[in-house]
Amino acid sequence: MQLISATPSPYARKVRITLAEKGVPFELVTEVPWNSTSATPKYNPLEKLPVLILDDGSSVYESRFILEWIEAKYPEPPMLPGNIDGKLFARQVEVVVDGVCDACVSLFWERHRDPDKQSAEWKARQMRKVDGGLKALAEWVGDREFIVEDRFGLADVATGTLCRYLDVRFPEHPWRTTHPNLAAYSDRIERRPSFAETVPVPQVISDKVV
Ligand SMILES: N[C@@H](CCC(=O)N[C@@H](CS(=O)(=O)O)C(=O)NCC(=O)O)C(=O)O
Repeated sequence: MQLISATPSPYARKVRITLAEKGVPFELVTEVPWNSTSATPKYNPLEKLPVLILDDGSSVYESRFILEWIEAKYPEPPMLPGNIDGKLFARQVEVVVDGVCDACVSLFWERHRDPDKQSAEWKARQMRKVDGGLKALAEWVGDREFIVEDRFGLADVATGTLCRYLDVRFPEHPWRTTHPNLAAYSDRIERRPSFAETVPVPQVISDKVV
């Protein structure tokens, strides 16, 4: 099995961490999805990574669905609690995390436009989503070790991934000051081997994207 990933990708890191936590072997294929040389469009009509390429050549894409697929195929150890409300809450946390990441991606590209072509309204709208999402996550984390029923799982994979992504993509964002409990949570969870071996780093994007 191969995973198409990118070095800063929070969505791909969720998958890398989950596969590591479950001890599922895979080959990591690191790409820049915005470069014309990317193989991603061959495996995902939406042209986005992460993409899981199975041994029969078929592909699984969209990180939330990839994680659902992995949970179904490799149930041990579970990344979700046994009860339905706990499962649904964990998935709601992932929805907020992915939404903050989507807003970060949108903001990142808006900032890549010529300054006179950047929309202040659009950037403010995206930053509101980032700040609103972080506020919700900080409240859910509180002073807990793990978010859902005090056991490591999907909600922690997602939330931990987002925190480190912010450090890489928006180092100037004051989330660590605004939410010191989230910063402490992030520093703790980054000590897990599955996190320590998947730390995000920036990438060089050679093509013109916007
Ligand atoms: N909803 C998707 C988002 C994935 C996504 O936006 N991936 C980016 C790369 S990264 O932002 O994660 O580094 C991508 O492939 N973008 C290429 C494109 O949007 O055409 C998921 O959860 O998998």
